[in-house]
Amino acid sequence: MQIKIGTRGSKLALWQAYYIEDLLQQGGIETEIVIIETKGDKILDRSLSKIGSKGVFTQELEDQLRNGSIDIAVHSAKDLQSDLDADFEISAFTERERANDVLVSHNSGLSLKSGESFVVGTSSTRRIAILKHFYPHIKTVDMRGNLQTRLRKLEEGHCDALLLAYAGVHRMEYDDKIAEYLLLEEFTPAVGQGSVAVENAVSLSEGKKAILKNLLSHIPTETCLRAERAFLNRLHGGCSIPVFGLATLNEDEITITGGIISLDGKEMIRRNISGIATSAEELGYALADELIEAGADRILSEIRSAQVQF
Ligand SMILES: NCc1[nH]cc(CCC(=O)O)c1CC(=O)O
Repeated sequence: MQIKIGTRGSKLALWQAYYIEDLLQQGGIETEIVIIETKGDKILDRSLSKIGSKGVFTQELEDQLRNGSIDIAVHSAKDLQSDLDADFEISAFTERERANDVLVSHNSGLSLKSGESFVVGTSSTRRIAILKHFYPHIKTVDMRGNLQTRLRKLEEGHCDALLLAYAGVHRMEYDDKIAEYLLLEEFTPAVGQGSVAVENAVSLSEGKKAILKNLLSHIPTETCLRAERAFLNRLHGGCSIPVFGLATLNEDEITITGGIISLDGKEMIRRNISGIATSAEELGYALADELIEAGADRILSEIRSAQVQF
């Protein structure tokens, strides 16, 4: 039996695809990697919130899942929208890497806490808003492109530091450039950050689906991500909306922290919910309902109307 793995072509995407390939091969499965370019890879001169976030990194992969030219598509879990079309499903989430964001710089002494003003490159609305909220003295510049491009721009002096997910920095072996590890309580990550998601068409053979579950799925991570994704789904948050969420497991108990922040960083609503892990998704929905009750809907519509004007 052979599994065809579809992936984007960036170095981080390829790292993820090789990681999946390794896990499958260790289980005795033959693999082939197929590189597919997406709209998000092609359009680099506009920020994601301006392209329209839905499926920019996934559409072309899903087209090939649909026509059967690949068996699975490998994604960073946080780039995979929470409302998949009915003919797709996620068969596995791999074990989550540390979910934190980090500050990356050539100047290892740089720190957000120092009170010193400097320029951070990021185009994540979540990171920009959180910076404005906790560290208003920090300036930001828009910074898109893959990790290598961003690091090159850092080197060229477009900014003093980058704000990135630890997982990607570590996977690309840039750990020595990490100046500061940021707190989960401040920089609560995007839903799914740090895990790799394996997507397939519902029509894939039952035999292949069983292999994917057995060889690729990390059950505790999967439980957490199902909770986070339910939360995101109820809020209708895509990757250009500053919604954050992180679930953790303690034996049978799951705790989800989630929130939303206005684009200017002034208003932040965050809540926690805990309960039995078997109700992970229900808890995710309940947490979203609590946020909506507390005013998240108004912040979301303000964000949406601001983004439409681009
Ligand atoms: N939005 C881009 C993206 N998608 C996944 C990662 C790397 C970390 C991960 O897999 O969660 C990154 C870069 C970043 O946010 O720094």
